[in-house]
Amino acid sequence: MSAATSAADAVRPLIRTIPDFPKPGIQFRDITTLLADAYGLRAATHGLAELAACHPCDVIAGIEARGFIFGSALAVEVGCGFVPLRKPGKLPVDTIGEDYQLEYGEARLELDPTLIVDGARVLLVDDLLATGGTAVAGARLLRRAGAVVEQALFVIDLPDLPGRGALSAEGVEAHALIAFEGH
Ligand SMILES: O=P(O)(O)OC[C@H]1O[C@H](OP(=O)(O)OP(=O)(O)O)[C@H](O)[C@@H]1O
Ligand SMILES: Nc1ncnc2[nH]cnc12
Repeated sequence: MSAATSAADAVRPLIRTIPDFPKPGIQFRDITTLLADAYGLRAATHGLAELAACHPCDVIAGIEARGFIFGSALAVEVGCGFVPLRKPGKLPVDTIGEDYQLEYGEARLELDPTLIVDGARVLLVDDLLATGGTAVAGARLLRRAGAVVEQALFVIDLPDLPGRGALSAEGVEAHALIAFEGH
């Protein structure tokens, strides 16, 4: 059994599912129960590191807010820097931004492009892949800043939603520790 497989076995039962949040029909996959467990964040980080081992990168970019938790833990684990993709109005410098649709709303991500060295291989990290709107916006932003973005890592994939295909259409391969059918 690979480290990623055993991490997935540890992580799956620690994710809590809340029906009809934040809107009717959404099965909300809540990672706070994973984070609160003594070994949950460590197991998820080790699993992501196993996936990342196949895809050497120069820097990790994490998406606010839940992607900051796993992205920064992974950056410490693999020994590279971390760049935040932030919600609007949070960065104290000139930014570039991308608007996008969520499974349950609309949003925008912003990046300080001076944090990206031209040609840097950036690994995109978030907790969950649903429609892919967030991750596609993140990849586009990073590329506009000069990054090479070919791989994205997630703790959770919702394979009944089109996220993986949306990322693939952008030239980004998605990898996830676990999948939950339904959404
Ligand atoms: O694939 P998508 O349909 O784009 O959905 C996935 C995104 O939705 C959630 O973030 P959310 O915007 O709820 O923000 P949060 O991390 O601040 O809770 C999740 O953390 C992903 O970033
Ligand atoms: N079903 C879901 N659960 C948790 N976070 C999400 N972000 C988008 N869809 C989600």
